[in-house]
Order: sequence, then C-alpha cells, then structure tokens
Amino acid sequence: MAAQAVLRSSARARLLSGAFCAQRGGPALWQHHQNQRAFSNGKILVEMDEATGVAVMKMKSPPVNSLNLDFLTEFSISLEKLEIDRSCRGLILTSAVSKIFSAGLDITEMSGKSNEHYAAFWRAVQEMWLKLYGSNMVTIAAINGSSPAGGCLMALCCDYRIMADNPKFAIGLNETQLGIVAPFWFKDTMINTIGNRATELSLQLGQMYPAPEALKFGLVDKLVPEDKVQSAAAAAMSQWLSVPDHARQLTKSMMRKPAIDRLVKQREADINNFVSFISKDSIQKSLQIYMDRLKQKK
Ligand SMILES: CC/C=C\C/C=C\CCCC/C=C/C(=O)SCCNC(=O)CCNC(=O)[C@H](O)C(C)(C)COP(=O)(O)OP(=O)(O)OC[C@H]1O[C@@H](n2cnc3c(N)ncnc32)[C@H](O)[C@@H]1OP(=O)(O)O
Repeated sequence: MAAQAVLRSSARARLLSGAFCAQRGGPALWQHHQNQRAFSNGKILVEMDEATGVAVMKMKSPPVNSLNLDFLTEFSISLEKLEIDRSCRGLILTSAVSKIFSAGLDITEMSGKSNEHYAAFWRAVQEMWLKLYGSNMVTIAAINGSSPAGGCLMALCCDYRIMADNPKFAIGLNETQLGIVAPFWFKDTMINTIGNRATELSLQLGQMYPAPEALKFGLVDKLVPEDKVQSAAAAAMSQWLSVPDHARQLTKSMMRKPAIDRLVKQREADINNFVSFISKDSIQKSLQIYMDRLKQKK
C-alpha cells in the first residue's frame, strides 16, 4: 500500500539502526520455543505461531494501557517487525491487562508539556494509525475490556472486532466528553465502520457504548463470553486467512486508501493543528477537570 511504503522507511530505519532497542536496554529479538516465537519490548508482548502464521500482540502497560509516546513507539516498531516478516499473515490485537483493552491516548502526554513534545506525541499517534489501518496483515481486535477514544480507534483500525460480552466494558470515541475533538482521520475510520449518521451521533455526544449496544451499533462485529474472546478471535482469523492474501489485501487497500492518503497528504498540517489546539489554555483546563474527575471517582 502507498501509505505503508511512506511509513515503512522511517520506522524500519529506526528498527534496523537499533536505536529503539538500545534505548530499551537490548534488542527485542525473537525467542524460539517449539512452533512458537515471541518478543517483548516492555509494554508489548508478541507471540507468533509459526504453524498458522498468526501473531498475538498483547498490550501490557498497566494500569490501563494508555497510549503514551513510549507505548506508541513500541507499538509501531513491533507492528513493523511483523509487517516485514513474510511468514506472518495475521495479527490478533488484545490486552494483557485485566478488564481494559486500552484507555486511549495518555492524557498526561497532552497536558502541561512543550509544543515539541505535543508534536512528537501526535506524530507517534498518526504513525500508529497509519500502520495499523494500512496493515497488509489480517487484523482482528480481541477486545477484552473497556476501550475509550484512542483504544476504540485501535480496534476500529482492525478488520474485525470481537468483544467480551460484559456490559461493564464500553467502547466509543468519547473525545467531546473531555472537551476535545476527534480529528478527521478518527472520524473517517469510524464512518468507514458504522456510516456517517451513526458517526455523527456518536462523535457529537462522545458516546461510550456498553458491549451489547456496541454490537447493535456495528462498532463491534461479535460478542462472546469473556473467557472465549481469544479462541473466537483465532477461529475468525482462520476464516479470514482462507481468503487469498493478494485479493484480500487489494480489497482492503481499495476501501481504506482514500482515508490513509488524506492524512499522508496533510500530516504536518495535522500536527500543527493538534499542537495549536491542545496548547490552548481553555483545552488544558478541560483536560485538567476531566483528569481530576477520573481521580475523584475512586
Ligand atoms: C480541531 C481538532 C484538531 C486537532 C485534534 C485536537 C485534539 C486532539 C484529539 C485527541 C484525541 C484523543 C483521544 C484520546 O484517546 S483521549 C483519552 C480518552 N480516554 C478516556 O477518556 C479514558 C479515561 N479513563 C477511564 O475511563 C477509566 O480509567 C477506564 C479506562 C475505564 C478504567 O477504569 P478503572 O479500571 O476504574 O481505572 P481508573 O479510572 O481508576 O484509572 C487507573 C489510573 O489510570 C489513569 N488513567 C485512566 N485513563 C487514563 C488516560 N487515558 N490517560 C492517562 N491516565 C489515565 C487514572 O487517572 C488512574 O490514575 P491514578 O493515578 O489515579 O491511579
């Protein structure tokens, strides 16, 4: 895919230079055990089944798998490593943290930091989206917990979503509830999944949907009991992998390329937009109020 080609160069350069690995105290090498391979960079664990060509990526950044700069960098590099591995055809994205898929973007990365930091953070968010939404692999989200905002975006980037059938777990793009605005590419990803009107309702209200409602709304494709999420994802994966890769990949590209190209074309403008928006005093105040409420609910 065009966007993949653009993206691959920078992440691959970092991957090959080992800059990221050195920063983490050593290269994230594959560990082999029978038919399994695994690597971990700290916040992400990847287990690959060589017999099926399916990798399971587990987010393990407690307490809530919030997407900070370190996490996003590890995520993109791990994904790139799988993308360039020809034996890997499918990816199941899930969480190793109980009851949480991902709490979305780390709010502390968007509060009280320098403009340079906001720009680096937003570039990393964009990169995560470009890589996951544009992946050539079959991607299935095994949503085993709550998944607000950026966590919902990650799930929406996948080709298929299976969620634990627990009404305590909710998913949605709730940005307006924080007093912030989901950018156009978050919106495009949701429109491509549930359509324009449902997206407008959902985004304006900043709606979080408990699992059963998320299924009705089309935000997720299937609900299964909590302890069956991984096995259901594996079963769905084998169905998806029965389709010839080249035909499925070209079809995926046809569906997603317009949205991907749109961000690729305006990447720098989107970063500048984010920085000027997020650094406003009124927005910083809204985020502070939201964080205070989160802490007070305990
Ligand atoms: C014009 C437009 C132009 C450009 C764009 C402009 C704007 C930018 C748009 C940015 C898009 C933003 C996307 C996002 O993802 S924003 C993040 C949204 N996330 C949330 O709202 C989630 C909030 N969290 C929760 O609801 C709950 O924590 C959760 C996930 C349901 C788990 O609940 P629970 O198990 O009870 O855990 P706690 O609430 O007690 O949380 C534990 C601990 O984690 C801290 N925390 C939670 N979420 C976050 C987060 N997202 N970032 C940072 N920290 C988080 C929480 O405060 C607790 O911390 P403590 O120190 O008290 O233990």
